[in-house]
Amino acid sequence: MQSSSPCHEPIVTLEHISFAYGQQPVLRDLTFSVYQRDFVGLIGANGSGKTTLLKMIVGLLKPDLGEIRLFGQPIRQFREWNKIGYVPQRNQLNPLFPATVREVVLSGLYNRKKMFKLVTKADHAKADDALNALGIEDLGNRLIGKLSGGQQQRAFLARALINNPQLLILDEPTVGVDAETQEGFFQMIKHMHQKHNITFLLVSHDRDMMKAYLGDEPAYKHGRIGFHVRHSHDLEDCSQEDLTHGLRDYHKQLAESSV
Ligand SMILES: Nc1ncnc2c1ncn2[C@@H]1O[C@H](COP(=O)(O)OP(=O)(O)OP(=O)(O)O)[C@@H](O)[C@H]1O
Repeated sequence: MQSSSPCHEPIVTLEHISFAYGQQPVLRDLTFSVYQRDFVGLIGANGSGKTTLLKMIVGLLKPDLGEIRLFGQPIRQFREWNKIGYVPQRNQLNPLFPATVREVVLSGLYNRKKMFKLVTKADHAKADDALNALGIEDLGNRLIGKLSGGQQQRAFLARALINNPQLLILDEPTVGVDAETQEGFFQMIKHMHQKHNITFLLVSHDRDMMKAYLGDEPAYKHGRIGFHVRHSHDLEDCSQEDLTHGLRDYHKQLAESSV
């Protein structure tokens, strides 16, 4: 099924992963790989361990047993975190949270070592690109806590996109947003998958939307988690595109078609 062409390099490799919170086992001997240009959707009951798995992949939790490799490197040696965009599960954001959308998006540039640095003109240009890509350029100076759920989601996705990542990891990105916004959001990530070679790892409770794109049958099952997988075969070549610029064009087309 998965060939060894350069478009199909393993991006996330999980080998015999086990994890427990104290005495409570969550994952036991999980082995799975996400390949370049896969769209992997995790579907599973509440508490089945989906968020825990994503947190291990982004290094926030450590497996008790097993090995994780990112872009072919053991996670403990991996330093190229700008290749990965992560949008965690959304908690209720305090409406008084004192950051503007632009500041939130710019914070995506601060990597794990450099927590604070001066924001350059080039950084602002990248933030502009990310805001444009998500169609929220007009929200840059608004306080994030005062926006609707759907607008906040776009802002967090823009933050994840600012480094032009190759892998996007999204944990229930459409929770709390209305059906129409949810549909638009899903269309947008499908576009990123098909046209921009982005690899996705997504947790969503929207089974209908997930299965419509990824199929009913999981490619793999672990406990109560189903791994539904679709590979993007639309593009023949493996060239990388500049994601935020491509998406800006996508939003332009959308705007033009709705006039
Ligand atoms: N920090 C924690 N400490 C102890 N137990 C935890 C912690 N986080 C999660 N758990 C437990 O681990 C199990 C897996 O939780 P996890 O959040 O990974 O599930 P999930 O599949 O993402 O669930 P949901 O669909 O509800 O988001 C649950 O039983 C949960 O209660």
